[in-house]
Amino acid sequence: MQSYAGPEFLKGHGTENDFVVLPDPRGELELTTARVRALCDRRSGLGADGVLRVVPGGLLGEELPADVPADAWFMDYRNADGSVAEMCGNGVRVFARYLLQSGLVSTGTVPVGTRAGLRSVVAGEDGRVTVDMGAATVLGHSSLGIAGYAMSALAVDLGNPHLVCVTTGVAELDLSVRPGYDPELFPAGVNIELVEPLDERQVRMRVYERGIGETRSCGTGTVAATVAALRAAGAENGVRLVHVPGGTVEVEVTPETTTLTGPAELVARGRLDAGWWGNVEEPALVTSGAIQ
Ligand SMILES: N[C@@H](CCC[C@H](N)C(=O)O)C(=O)O
Repeated sequence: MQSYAGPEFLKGHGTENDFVVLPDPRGELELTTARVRALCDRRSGLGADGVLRVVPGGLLGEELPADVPADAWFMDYRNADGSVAEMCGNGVRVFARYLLQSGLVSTGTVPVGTRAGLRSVVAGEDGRVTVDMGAATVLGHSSLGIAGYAMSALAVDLGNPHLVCVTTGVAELDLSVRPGYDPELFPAGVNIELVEPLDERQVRMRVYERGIGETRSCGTGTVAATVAALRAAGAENGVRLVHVPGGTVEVEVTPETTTLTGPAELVARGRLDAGWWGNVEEPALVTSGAIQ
């Protein structure tokens, strides 16, 4: 028998980078890899690029980054494959939208704890949500392999790792398979952005996200792409409108920090079926060497 008395969920997105939000005010949810994969499955689950568990920072104990106060809400972010990531620029804006709409915080600047540290989020009256993403760290040049070609790319850290290639013909490039990168530089994987300057104010971007595949937007990726596009134009600071398949965001890079502004929406709220949630199983371990 179905029993829709399982955990509460919400579904939301920022420029079609979509998330299942799981409120967990008492830190009781066991968010296994299998459960994240099941939730994110677009045929047998709710479908999403990632999961945002909403948990009080104080319940994280020693895992709470030093600059995150215990009374802040913490975004426990997971990619669709179940892997943990440090930061999600679209996710943190959807997360703040949830905190505001549910009355867990009052209007104004919303502090959100992430594995990359504290982020401040502000919801504007125009429906757009801005997050202060902190300073971007340029790690240097590397290369990526796409369609049999090696292309120069800039490694940029936004709390999570990015490799950005500034190029032309971005709409035509094949992102159905992960572009190659130097695994020694990125032992934990990397998000890969292809960015094409359109004029002095605008760029087009596509992204292949670590732990997901090609998505319709990536907030941290748009900031990394702006940093790389600015450098390609001989600048270190400035503003760019970043057009992604799922919409448009605005990114500003200053000497001190970076900001990301764009839409963030919640579209549904409900409860998971308790039996379905309880019966999600971990995949069987492969013990023979037959399957790679
Ligand atoms: N879509 C997110 C980034 C999510 C994490 C990323 N896939 C990673 O593994 O680092 C964003 O909006 O920034």
